Amino acid sequence: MTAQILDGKATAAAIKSELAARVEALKAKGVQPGLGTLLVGDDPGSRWYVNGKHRDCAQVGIASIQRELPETATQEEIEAVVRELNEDPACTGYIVQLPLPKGIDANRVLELMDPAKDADGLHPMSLGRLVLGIEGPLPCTPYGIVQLLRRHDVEIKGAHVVVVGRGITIGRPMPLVLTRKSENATVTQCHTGTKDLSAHLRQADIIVAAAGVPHIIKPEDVKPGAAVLDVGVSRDEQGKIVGDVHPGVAEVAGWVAPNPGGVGPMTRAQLLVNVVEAAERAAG
Ligand SMILES: Nc1nc2c(c(=O)[nH]1)N[C@@H](CN(C=O)c1ccc(C(=O)N[C@@H](CCC(=O)O)C(=O)O)cc1)CN2
Repeated sequence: MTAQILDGKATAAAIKSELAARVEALKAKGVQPGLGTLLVGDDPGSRWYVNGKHRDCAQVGIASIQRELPETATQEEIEAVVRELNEDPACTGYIVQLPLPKGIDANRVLELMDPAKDADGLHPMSLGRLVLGIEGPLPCTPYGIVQLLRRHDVEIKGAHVVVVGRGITIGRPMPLVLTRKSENATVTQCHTGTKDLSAHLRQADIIVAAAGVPHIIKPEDVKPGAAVLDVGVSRDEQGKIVGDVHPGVAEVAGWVAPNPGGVGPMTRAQLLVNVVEAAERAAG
């Protein structure tokens, strides 16, 4: 078997063209959505992601507000920019690019954000809303994954999903999204403390691999026909991305989200969805 591709680039392009029409409708009502980003430090990967977010904004007609601080920025300096973005009327939603430099309390920074401007769905209030089933912004990568599966007609309802990883942006919120009534999946969450990871993986209809461990998902771990989404980002000596999923998995799986070209572009598209939905809510 050679797996079909869950094409994140094409799906994100379709979502962006739908959003461009919604942004036009907002502008006709006098509402201009604006995405703010705060990048702290010089990590080239983070800079690439943030620049990509602003390129996306330009494509769909969302205004951009770009704020940057050096690697040496203090907690107080970062919090001062967060307060400014909270107050800036041109900024209808924003993100603080993660990870923040060592020594910075990222949770304190996230808590300081105005929850009404949380474009990432990672503010404690947004995550609490998700737990309670109240409408609000959804974490970008988990909901991007749901959209990618839906738009390729991969059945989520009743599926057994194994999530590998428990990080803040993917692993931790992923089960919260998948177990909502609208998705109705059954989820097993695995992490570094899991005994016999392979035994869990072999039960999965869908695997979300977000461990950040190169090629941790091997062909023999995958049930034939399963959907496997590679979200892990490690880099080789040349700086090339190495995902969590071994290339041989494509011979066993029914569906594969490649890395790059799978979930990454969907994360960016979902961020724009959150910005547009927040502006639509504000416009009534
Ligand atoms: N505040 C946040 N920080 C981080 C998040 C997040 O959702 N919010 N997620 C990741 C990084 N990220 C978005 O910020 C992100 C990661 C990957 C991509 C992407 O399009 N990747 C490309 C490949 C890029 C490359 O070659 O390096 C792909 O998969 O095709 C977009 C966004 C951590 N921080």
